[in-house]
Amino acid sequence: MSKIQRHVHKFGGSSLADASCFQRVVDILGKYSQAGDLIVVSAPGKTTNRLLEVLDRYEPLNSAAARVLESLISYHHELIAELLTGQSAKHLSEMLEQDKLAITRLLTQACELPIRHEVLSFGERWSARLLSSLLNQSELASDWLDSRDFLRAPASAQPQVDFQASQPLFAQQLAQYSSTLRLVVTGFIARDFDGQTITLGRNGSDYSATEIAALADAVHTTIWSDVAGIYSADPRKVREAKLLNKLALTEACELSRIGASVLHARSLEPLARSAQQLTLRSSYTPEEGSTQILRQTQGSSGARIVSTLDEVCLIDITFDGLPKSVQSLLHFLQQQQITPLTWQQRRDCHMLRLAYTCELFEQARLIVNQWASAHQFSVEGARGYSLLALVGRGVSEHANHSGQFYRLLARQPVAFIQQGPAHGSLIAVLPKTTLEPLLNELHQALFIQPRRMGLMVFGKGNIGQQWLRLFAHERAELERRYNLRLVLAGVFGRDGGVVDFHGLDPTQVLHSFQSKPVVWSELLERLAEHPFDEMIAIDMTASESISYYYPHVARLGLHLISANKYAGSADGAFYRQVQQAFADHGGRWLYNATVGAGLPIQSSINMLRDAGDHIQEISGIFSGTLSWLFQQFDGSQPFSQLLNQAWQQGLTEPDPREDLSGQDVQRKLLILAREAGYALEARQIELQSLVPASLALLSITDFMMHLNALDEAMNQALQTAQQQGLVLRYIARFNANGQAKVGVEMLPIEHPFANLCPCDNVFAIRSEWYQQNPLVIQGPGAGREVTAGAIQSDLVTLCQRLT
Ligand SMILES: NC(=O)C1=CN([C@@H]2O[C@H](COP(=O)(O)OP(=O)(O)OC[C@H]3O[C@@H](n4cnc5c(N)ncnc54)[C@H](O)[C@@H]3O)[C@@H](O)[C@H]2O)C=CC1
Ligand SMILES: N[C@@H](CC=O)C(=O)O
Repeated sequence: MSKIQRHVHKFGGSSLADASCFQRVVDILGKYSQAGDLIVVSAPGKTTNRLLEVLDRYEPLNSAAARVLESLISYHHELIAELLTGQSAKHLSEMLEQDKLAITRLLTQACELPIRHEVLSFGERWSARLLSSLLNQSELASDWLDSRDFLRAPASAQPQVDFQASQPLFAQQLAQYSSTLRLVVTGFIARDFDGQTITLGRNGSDYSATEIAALADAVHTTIWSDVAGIYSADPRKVREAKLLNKLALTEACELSRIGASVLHARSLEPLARSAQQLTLRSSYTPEEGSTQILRQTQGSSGARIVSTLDEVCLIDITFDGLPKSVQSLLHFLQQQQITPLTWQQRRDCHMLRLAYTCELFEQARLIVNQWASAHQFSVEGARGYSLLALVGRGVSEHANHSGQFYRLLARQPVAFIQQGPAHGSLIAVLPKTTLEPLLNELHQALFIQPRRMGLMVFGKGNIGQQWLRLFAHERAELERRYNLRLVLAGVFGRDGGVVDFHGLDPTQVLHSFQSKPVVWSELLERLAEHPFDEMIAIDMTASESISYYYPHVARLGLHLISANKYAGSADGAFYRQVQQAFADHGGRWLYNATVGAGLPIQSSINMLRDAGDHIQEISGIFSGTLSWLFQQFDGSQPFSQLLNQAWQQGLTEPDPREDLSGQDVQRKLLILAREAGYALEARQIELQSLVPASLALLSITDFMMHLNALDEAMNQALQTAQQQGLVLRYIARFNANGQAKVGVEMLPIEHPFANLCPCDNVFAIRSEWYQQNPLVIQGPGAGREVTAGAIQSDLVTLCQRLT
């Protein structure tokens, strides 16, 4: 039996702040989750703060706490009323009233720590209960689980989950639920070994999500919040800050270690000891991009992020000259979980300087003082410093990036500059100053440099060759427009190909082709180690077997552009697997060229849907080859001769029987129906083939030699149509009731589908907004130029999105 590929989704309070947020979360789960996934939730909105307020204000005979509690309970009643209907609304409201009574009872002991945690735990329970009911109401079967039933941790300010103790409990709990459910789990809360409720401390919800993912052996965790991910600098301070699609785990750890608030070090810790991938994404703008935290390193080394802290404090310790003491102090601080942001040992004056956030300063000073007085060293602490850091794999060894950093700081009164561990950061501590101008200057110098994009091309036939010509012509303009370097890193045909990460010349590559057979495992291994900021594969083959590698390509973090229609029209399960794999790994899959070549058909459907329209019917002529053939076929030339000409012009598929059998049109109809939001399968499309049985199994060469076997049936069909004053056209139709067919129809000559230029495609889209008068898109739908143009247009889209 295959193991469930479980995903964990975590939603924080800001993603669950009101009814529309909850609804948005359900929409996200409808789109991005599957049965069996775990959904970890925080308390809605500011619920935890309000519960703390209730606890802090509680005094017997004082009504302030009661008023805060009353307004909090009303807010939750309103959420229930706005979101749920019928029995489930009634049931949840009743439970909420019972909880109110329970909290009121608990408040009489509000000063006891376990009771405080018990009261706080209601927020997450309300959230899980409500989201689970809402999912059920939206036909996404669900239940909810209280994480206190399995998470065990010793009580402390920042409790660390005991994996060994929690795992069997978790397995027992999970076994009670069907894998067809989406299970909503409370974040942030656990029990200690006496069975008392505890909370997991600062950033405890994100931490519980990655910890639960480790317990569930999940393949992926997505933390949904109100930001799209990690940026090259704080976007509130640097307007040009760019969202990083990928970040190595080591880089993320270093970033959080030096105090960046975007991701806490605790949440990353379970990643290092489990198989899960982590993605950060915005629940408000999920399509805007995401940051994927990669366990393995990828791309070139150097700076990725410029980070600042406005308020930093220093503790200076003067030693008696023994470096051994420094190591023993640092070790001691690590044991006390009070490791400094950075430190510098000044051998000239026997001084050690430790930098801390102001939050930790007093605690650190106390601990350092205790240690120092035992050794009779003197300690001084001072506030009034700031921190500027560069984070990125190998950044302190990167001549250009570290050079820029030191050059910028040469003009500043710096307290000290220090390298972070494993060359992963460069950190400067400065007397407190306004950091924004420095931050912007450094960001500009480092990141406004061109990004390097590698391109790996599959297919060097009609479309591939034409695209290489177009790419050679357009490359400089594209590089200039988006501040990029586009490197053609490989070209493959059926017989093999070449890879060169230094770059191939698109005008020469096909002449100097030293082809070597493709060994896919080797190629994928090589691609995993590419040196580019982003890598894009372009599939211009008609190979079904290549399409099977798409999920793997996605897992490598590559982006993909396809003219190949196989994956888009594969069975629904595989199609969704490919979509999911790209979504999970922060990649983009564009396949504009698969239908209508360069016509803006998919983008129009997507624009309508994004704006709130519903597509109800799509019909038209979707094959350039069949359009050309039936427009020309008037009896003056045999059908077979015309087919031969279409093949010579590069209109047909590599095997023209793909066109004549209607399968190519069937694939396009399937791709469009899915794009329009319908889960259609090929077997649901009625298909009329024009290929006689006698030609079906021949090799392409033999088929092309026996084309005249097509003529008799085609002549007869033409005569029948002409006798009724009608013309023949090969039409595709699909509607919202799931009726779908492709085949020859006899149409009056005045019909809009009857009078096209040869080779034109026409797409008529009926929707809620385009009812009486459909939206019509018409123009050349096959051929080398327009199809290569469609690939180039997808490449431009990717360049726009990735820079
Ligand atoms: N011709 C047209 O107007 C349009 C074509 N398309 C699609 O574009 C793709 C390419 O079409 P054409 O260039 O006309 O075909 P083609 O037959 O001229 O070229 C296909 C290329 O793919 C290569 N190839 C096949 N299997 C391979 C494999 N396993 N590994 C690596 N390379 C492999 C072949 O060696 C050849 O270089 C097809 O999927 C087609 O459906 C899409 C829209 C319009
Ligand atoms: N053979 C196809 C090519 C484009 O997809 C057609 O004729 O439309």
